[in-house]
Parts: sequence; C-alpha cells; structure tokens
Amino acid sequence: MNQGVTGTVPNKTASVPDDVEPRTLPLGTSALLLDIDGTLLDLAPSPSEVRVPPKLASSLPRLLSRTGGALALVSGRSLRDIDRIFAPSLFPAVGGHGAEMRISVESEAVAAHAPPMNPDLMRRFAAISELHPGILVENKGYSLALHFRKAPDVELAIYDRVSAIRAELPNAPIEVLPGKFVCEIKHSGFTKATGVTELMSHEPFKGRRPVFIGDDVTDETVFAIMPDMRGLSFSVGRRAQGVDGHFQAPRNVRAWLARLLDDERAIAE
Ligand SMILES: O=P(O)(O)OC[C@H]1O[C@H](O[C@H]2O[C@H](CO)[C@@H](O)[C@H](O)[C@H]2O)[C@H](O)[C@@H](O)[C@@H]1O
Ligand SMILES: [Mg+2]
Repeated sequence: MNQGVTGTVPNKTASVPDDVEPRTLPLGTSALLLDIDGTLLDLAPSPSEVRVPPKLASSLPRLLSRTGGALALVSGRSLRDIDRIFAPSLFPAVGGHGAEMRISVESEAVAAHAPPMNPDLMRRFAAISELHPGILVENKGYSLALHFRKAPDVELAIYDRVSAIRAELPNAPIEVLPGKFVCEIKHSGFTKATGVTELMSHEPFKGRRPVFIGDDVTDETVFAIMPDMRGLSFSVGRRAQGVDGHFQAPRNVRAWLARLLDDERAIAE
C-alpha cells in the first residue's frame, strides 16, 4: 500500500481543483492538526448548538492513540469550550486562535499566552451587542467574539463601532479578527500559526509531518507556514490559495478521518 499522501497539487500557487483530498497518511509519522467549526463539525446557528457526530467521537480518540498523541484541535474556541464540546474525550489543543495551548492530555497542563482583556475594554466591546437582540457575545476572557449570524444586517454597524473604539485607543494591543458571521476582538501577538509553530516544537509532535485542515480566513495563517514545516494543508468548503487540496464539507473530513483508521488496519494486516 502506498503510505504517502496522494492527490496533492504540485504547484501550490495554482488554484485547487475540486475535492483533492489526501488518500491516506502514515499515522506513525504525521501530526494531525484539525480546526473544529466548519472543519470537523457542521456549522450551527449558535456556538453552543454544535454537535459531535458519534462516528467522529469514536474516530478522534483512536486517531489520537494511533498517532502516539500527535493529534491536536486548533481552534478559535477556548480550551474550556473545546473540552465541553468533546467531553468526555480530551485532546491536545491550541485554543483562542493561539491564546492558550495544551500539548498533552497526560499532563493536562495549559499554557496561557494572552492575559485577560482589560475589563473596561471588554465592557465597551460587549456593549456593541445592544445594537440588535440577535447579536450574541462570546466572552473568552482574553478575547471577545460578537456573533451576528442571527442578525446579518448589522455586520457593518458592528465593525463601525469596533473601529470607533479602537480609534480612541490606538495603543491598545488588540486586533480584529473577522470570521464566519463573527467579529472577534483579540490580543495581538498570537495567531493559530504561532500556536501551531510552538506545538510542533514539543514531543510527540516534534519531527512529525504536520497535516492541517481548516475552513476559515483565520486558518490561512497556518496554511502559510505549512510549506516551511514540510507540512500539508487542506481547506474545507472553499478553495483557499496555497493549500494542497480541498474537502467539500465537514462530513467529507469526518469520512476521511474514519478511512485513515481503516487504511492503518489494512497496513497492519
Ligand atoms: O477555529 P474554529 O474551530 O473554526 O472556531 C471558529 C469560531 O467558531 C465558533 O463560531 C463559529 O461557529 C458557530 C457554530 O457553528 C457559528 O454559530 C458561528 O457563526 C461561527 O462564527 C466559535 O463560537 C468561535 O469562538 C470560534 O472562534
Ligand atoms: Mg473553522
């Protein structure tokens, strides 16, 4: 059996054809780095309404074991939220777009890379939700997300208010991160890419080939560093520039992850 990755695009600047999924991976030498919302999980009307399908709940712990612990969730969500969603399973994770990190489920130690957001600033940004009852505030402690999926018409008004607050505080170490029907205000100085770079410097990730799958603009920082790490990247639901392939939807990612376990069984037999 070919244990390499097939179906990759040689010229990374070329546009990505339809559904160029990797066929299989050698789990013994790969590190699986997986975005959550829009990649592993289908999007839901609100952050608390996402569900982990039973098959994924079963395949992720098995993949964690088959990779010798080198599987990590790389998310904009806080680690607390990630653990809630995947309970009772626990995974290594980069949370809050690089704001926090847990390298191993054995130690459970969490490294924090961002201080709590200034309470006054937090209050001012949260008050933007008064624009419309459909705006949902997600307080991550070190950052704040304003969700407008239920009030899409207020997107511009939200960004205007955020810009006005930032203009009053030009030296505040914060930046604005747009996502899917969400405007997030976070500390500057860390990203999913800084998180992944740090994670990959630790055992059991160190020395493995990273394979990152993500769906959103915020995942582009990781797509960009994969070539320097001899890694591979795959986008979901859109053909992002510079990636090695593309999954049509989260269900395709989940099916591929389940197939990886079957492939490994075939290799062992
Ligand atoms: O980096 P990710 O794991 O993809 O997380 C990105 C953000 O995901 C969540 O918000 C998004 O998903 C919600 C549930 O499907 C959806 O309702 C919302 O519109 C999306 O923006 C999460 O709430 C954020 O904290 C993450 O940053
Ligand atoms: Mg995502």
